[in-house]
Amino acid sequence: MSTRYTDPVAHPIAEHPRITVVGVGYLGATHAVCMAALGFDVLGVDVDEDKVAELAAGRVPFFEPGLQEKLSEMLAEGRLSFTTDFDRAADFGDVHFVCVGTPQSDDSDAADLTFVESAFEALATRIRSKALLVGKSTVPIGTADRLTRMVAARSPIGADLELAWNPEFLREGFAVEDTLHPDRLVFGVASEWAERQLRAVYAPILEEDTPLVVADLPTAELVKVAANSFLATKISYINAMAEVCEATGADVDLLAEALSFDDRIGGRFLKPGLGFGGGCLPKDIRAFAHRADELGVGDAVAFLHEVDEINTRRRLRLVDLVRELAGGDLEGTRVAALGAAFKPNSDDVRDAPALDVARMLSLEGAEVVVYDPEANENAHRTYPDLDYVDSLEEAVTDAEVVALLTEWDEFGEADPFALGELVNTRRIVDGRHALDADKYRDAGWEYRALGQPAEPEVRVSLAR
Ligand SMILES: NC(=O)c1ccc[n+]([C@@H]2O[C@H](COP(=O)([O-])OP(=O)(O)OC[C@H]3O[C@@H](n4cnc5c(N)ncnc54)[C@H](O)[C@@H]3O)[C@@H](O)[C@H]2O)c1
Ligand SMILES: O=c1ccn([C@@H]2O[C@H](COP(=O)(O)OP(=O)(O)O[C@H]3O[C@H](CO)[C@@H](O)[C@H](O)[C@H]3O)[C@@H](O)[C@H]2O)c(=O)[nH]1
Repeated sequence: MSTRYTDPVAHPIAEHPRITVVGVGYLGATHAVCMAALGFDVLGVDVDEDKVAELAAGRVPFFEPGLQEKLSEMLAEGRLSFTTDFDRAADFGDVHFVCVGTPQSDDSDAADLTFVESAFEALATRIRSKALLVGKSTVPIGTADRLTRMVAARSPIGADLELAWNPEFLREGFAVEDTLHPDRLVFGVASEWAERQLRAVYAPILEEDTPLVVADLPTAELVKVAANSFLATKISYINAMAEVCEATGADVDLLAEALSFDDRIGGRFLKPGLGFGGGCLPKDIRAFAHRADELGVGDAVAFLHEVDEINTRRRLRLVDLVRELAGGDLEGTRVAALGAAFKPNSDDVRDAPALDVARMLSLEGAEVVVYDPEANENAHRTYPDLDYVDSLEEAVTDAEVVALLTEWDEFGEADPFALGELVNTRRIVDGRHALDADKYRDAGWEYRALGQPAEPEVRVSLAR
């Protein structure tokens, strides 16, 4: 416990707090279920009636491995329920986690804080006894301080309603595991009471010797956007090297492998390909750069614009490769687009590179047939004009070019000979460097990948 707090009297904390989770989307639903799994009584709150009804009926409204089973278990044990009623939430919780969305604004790179503001306000005006509001959404630096002032002004109990920020680092596809066994916890707090209350919530996780960083509110906010910026930068770094490889005949996969053996660099997040997407990295680096501009330190993170540009160029380059394989013109070319989700083991298509490429191919006149094992429905909602099919085999039948855009295991495990029997022409662009190039070439395919020479004279096998 730090000695830097100025609060003179520490109030008692709730040793076994009742928890509300406001906003039960990808982050909040996972957080609510996992808090119940840690043994707490949890109430999930959302403004979306359909989502609340689905969750209350035991159905996770999105694809996240392991979450469905845990939701059913927690509902059966009676520790978890869902509501749209904020009055009930205000009465229920000792600790209220706010997990609502912070999407990119419609008209700028800034984060849209409308949902965060309205969630904090709904709680602040209703809560009538000492409680802790904990922001988990990813927000621009300074948001928590601003909300602290708003909460104190709107709350009937004034400063007794405290605010903390506890950024979340979970990855979709591993959300349950990452929540129950995070690689670190960060508490942004303004009082000893808030720190002790958060320690009580996370006691079962802290018992596992999980590293904890206790910080002020702006640092906690900054940790989150700095982490995502670093990850995005690492991906764009290797993809920038892929561009250099393309100009020189070098092979980016071998390059990445060689770099990875240096512990200071490491191999994680160094996978070249179609680049990053999703509901976090793209919007977070843009919002961070925007906020840095507002703070007068835009130059310090100006490189994030380049990170974004490199990322966008990968999508355009992939379209170029498909066009090259199609003989220079995509008009009327049947293309099998394998994958729509922003990454495997997710049905999330927010800013998905795969779907963006499918859209661009279609705009050039290609007949695009999309297959994703989990994301077809969300993709169809986003781009209803593309054709969606229910199997890999259907997607590749009669294809003139196959484009692998999301590296689902199913695609990596497919037999190139069997696929070769179905297509019109054996041409494939591996947008995620997920296939065994030699196997495809041996099966008579013309194989291309971003950052790899078209016809390597010597292919050195990986990981000797
Ligand atoms: N998805 C992730 O993997 C992840 C990981 C870490 C952090 N984050 C951050 O968490 C936040 C949420 O992300 P998400 O992916 O879960 O978004 P999401 O869109 O899946 O979920 C947001 C939910 O908030 C609800 N909501 C909006 N306004 C509300 C209000 N006033 N009261 C109650 N509910 C309200 C929406 O109906 C929706 O269900 C974002 O800031 C994101 O950057 C997300
Ligand atoms: O070497 C790599 C690694 C990832 N990606 C792509 O990068 C994107 C993001 O991947 P990942 O970070 O695994 O997914 P998210 O679930 O969006 O998680 C990120 O965003 C979350 C929301 O802020 C954070 O909590 C996580 O820590 C952070 O990893 C995806 O499109 C991946 O295909 C690559 O192209 N190359």
